[in-house]
Formats: sequence, structure tokens, C-alpha cells
Amino acid sequence: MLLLNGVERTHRASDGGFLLSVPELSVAAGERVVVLGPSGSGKSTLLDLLAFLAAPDRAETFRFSPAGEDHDIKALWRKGDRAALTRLRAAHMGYVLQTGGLLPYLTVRENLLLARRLLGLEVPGPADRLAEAVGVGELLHRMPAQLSIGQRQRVAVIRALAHIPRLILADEPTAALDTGLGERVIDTLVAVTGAIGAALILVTHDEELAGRAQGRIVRCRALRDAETPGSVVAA
Ligand SMILES: Nc1ncnc2c1ncn2[C@@H]1O[C@H](COP(=O)(O)OP(=O)(O)OP(=O)(O)O)[C@@H](O)[C@H]1O
Repeated sequence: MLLLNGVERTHRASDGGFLLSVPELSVAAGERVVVLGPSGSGKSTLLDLLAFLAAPDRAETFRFSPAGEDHDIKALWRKGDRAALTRLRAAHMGYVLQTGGLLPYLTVRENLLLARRLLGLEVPGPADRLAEAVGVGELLHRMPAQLSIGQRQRVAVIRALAHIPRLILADEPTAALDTGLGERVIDTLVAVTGAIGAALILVTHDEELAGRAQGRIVRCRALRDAETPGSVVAA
């Protein structure tokens, strides 16, 4: 589904820079991968690369193959074809943020349906069923402000999946939650991702939550170069 070889991204700042190096990373269809690393090790930078939100500075291979298709992401970046990258992301990826990101002026149900409407898919699709399955079915007609933080995060998980993408990217989805609620969100993420057969890439700094997700662990490790601090991503 995802194949990266020799991919790098550099952040430049007035007080220095940061280099993220991905020598080799592959994610199979339906696979669960947990990206672990301390703060500042490049986890968000990696997710931005994988979601085609940030361009690599260097890439030997960067391919994305959802649902029987095969796309050369390196070539699309080289051509500057952001429209194609955006289309691929919208059709095949779901993104779960640290704090919900639900639109405050839409009901929970309308938030869930939005991704499908934007893609021209029929509604409601499986959104209601998924919401029932994770215990937020009775909250569908509320506004996001009327939900607890934990409920909002579970709705955010369902929203990311409502268009049945092939790949879910989750960036510290439990950062705003205490341990019990965090575990519940991870369980929801694992269950619904498994139910639709999507691959999951979960980013966290929390070893315990990483263990709970029971995925293949990929680590962001510090690069020992005083000139260009950075990290290398390795299994
Ligand atoms: N736009 C940017 N410009 C310059 N440097 C940046 C930029 N974005 C991130 N960095 C630097 O790149 C490094 C990696 O940041 P990144 O956000 O990817 O780490 P992270 O592991 O996700 O951290 P956290 O767990 O704290 O969110 C950090 O040193 C950060 O200061």
C-alpha cells in the first residue's frame, strides 16, 4: 500500500535545521503500524510525508497502491501535481487529529457524512452503523460542543473512516485524554479499522498505548549529527 525508500525531508529554521530520514518503510494493505518516538523526533513530519501534505526533499522510491491502483508519489511531487495528490488523499486516506477537529456548526451526523458528500458518495453509507458500533449512535443529533472530549475523539475516528478509506493516519489521537479514555479511543480505532480492512498508521510517544494497539512498531530515533539534528525512521 505504501512503499518508501531513501526518503528525506528537511526543516530549515534560522537557528538550525532538522532532517528526517526514512531509509525503508513499507505498509501492507490492512496492516497496523505504530510509529513511536519522543517529542521532536519527527513523527508529525513523517505523517505529513505519508499524507502527501509535505514534499520529500529526496526520494528514491515513494509509491502508494490503494485498492489495486499504483501511484508514483515521487513523480507527482516532481511534477508539482498537488491536485492529484489531494485527490488521492481524499479518496483513500482518513486522518484523525489530536483533538477531534469536528466542525462546530454541524451535528455529529453531518460531520460524519461530510467526507462522503465531498467525494460524491451516497449517504449515509456505513456512518450510522459505525457510530452505533462504537457507542456514539445515540449522540448523532448533538452538536460537537455537547459531547465530552472522549466522545468527540471517538466521533473523529468514525468520521475519518466514514468514506471507507484504505489507510487511516492517526496523529497522537489520545493526546488530550486521560489513560482510560485514551485506551477506549485506541480500541475503537483498532476495531473499526479492522472492520473495514483499512491499514492503520498510529503515531504516539506512549509505549503503553502503542502496546495496546498491537501493531508493528516503527521508531523515530535521533540522528547523531551535531550539524544537522534529526531522526531516522526504522523498524
Ligand atoms: N515548519 C518547520 N520549520 C522548521 N522546523 C520544524 C518545522 N516543523 C517541525 N520542525 C522541527 O522538526 C523536528 C520534528 O518535529 P515534529 O513535529 O515532526 O516532531 P514530533 O515527533 O511530531 O514531535 P511532537 O511529539 O512534540 O509533536 C522538531 O525539531 C521541530 O522543531
